Amino acid sequence: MTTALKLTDLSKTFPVGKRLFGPAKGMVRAVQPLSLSVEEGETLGIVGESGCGKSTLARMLVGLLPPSTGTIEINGAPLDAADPALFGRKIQYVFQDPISSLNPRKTIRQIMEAPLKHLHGMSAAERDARIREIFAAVNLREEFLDRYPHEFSGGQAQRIGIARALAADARILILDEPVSALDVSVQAQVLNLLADLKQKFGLTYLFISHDLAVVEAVSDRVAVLYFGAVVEVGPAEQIFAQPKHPYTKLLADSAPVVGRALVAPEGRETELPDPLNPPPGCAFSARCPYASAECRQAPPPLEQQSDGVWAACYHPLSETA
Ligand SMILES: Nc1ncnc2c1ncn2[C@@H]1O[C@H](COP(=O)(O)OP(=O)(O)OP(=O)(O)O)[C@@H](O)[C@H]1O
Repeated sequence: MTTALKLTDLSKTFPVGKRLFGPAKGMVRAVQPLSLSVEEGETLGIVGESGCGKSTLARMLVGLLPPSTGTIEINGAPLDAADPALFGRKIQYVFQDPISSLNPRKTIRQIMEAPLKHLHGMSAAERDARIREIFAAVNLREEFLDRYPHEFSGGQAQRIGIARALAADARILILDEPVSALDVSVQAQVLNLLADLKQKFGLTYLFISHDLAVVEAVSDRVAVLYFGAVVEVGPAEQIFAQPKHPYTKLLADSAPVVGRALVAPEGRETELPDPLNPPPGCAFSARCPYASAECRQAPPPLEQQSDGVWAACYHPLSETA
């Protein structure tokens, strides 16, 4: 197997409360140094509740946010964080809210043409052929190309968002909550389309979502994020059926149906630790029924628990827990 995407010690820290000429009040570590690999053709799901660092991670991966530390490698070659245009050729982003992510003043054809012009230097005829090919692949009618984003339903707009990401010929897609804004009936259509496109174009997906059931259904492997760190990673079928980390178990127990949010529904306090004053030990220790003194002293390292399953826990769950 070839590694498509390799992240090594990738982290992001934001200064907060910074005044124009003064020092910052503190630093928020949105993503702790994180290392993950995604194999070619694989779908790696990333789950975690609101505030765990999913969006920050996604934005770093597509060059929208420079990492504070660490490296991003694509097929063994490091991406230069100082050259965001390079990212677009290798990794593309599919946004959660399809309609507002499309420029309302441009036709779909203009939206689709932009990445082709910048990335490939194609002739007008070549661009037209490429746009038609991609549009057919996402099952949209050619006449839609001359319409504007507001004329589309959420599901159609998300197909356009996916088509735009594919136009640049990138082989890695970061799908950031790609179906969360859609009706449940439309979600399945978009998920099926993503599965077809993956086969057809040989794509690799990083599928970010707070919706555990969706992630479980589409992913080969899943990484569970908590407070900016990977607490467990492993094959999708094992991660939720036999979780090793008590946080993964909490997620698995609280999200049995498609479309249902994780532990903290919209608007409710997440019970995550204060990012300006993080605990010295395991970030989950205050919520964990198994926490011991050791857990409150130093964060547990990510260690292999069983074949392919890694968890950061001093008291990993046994299969009977
Ligand atoms: N620009 C920023 N400045 C300061 N703190 C930030 C910034 N962006 C994110 N954060 C903080 O970093 C942490 C992770 O945020 P992030 O948006 O990545 O989480 P998330 O899992 O994507 O959440 P959601 O699902 O609600 O978008 C949070 O504590 C957030 O408040």
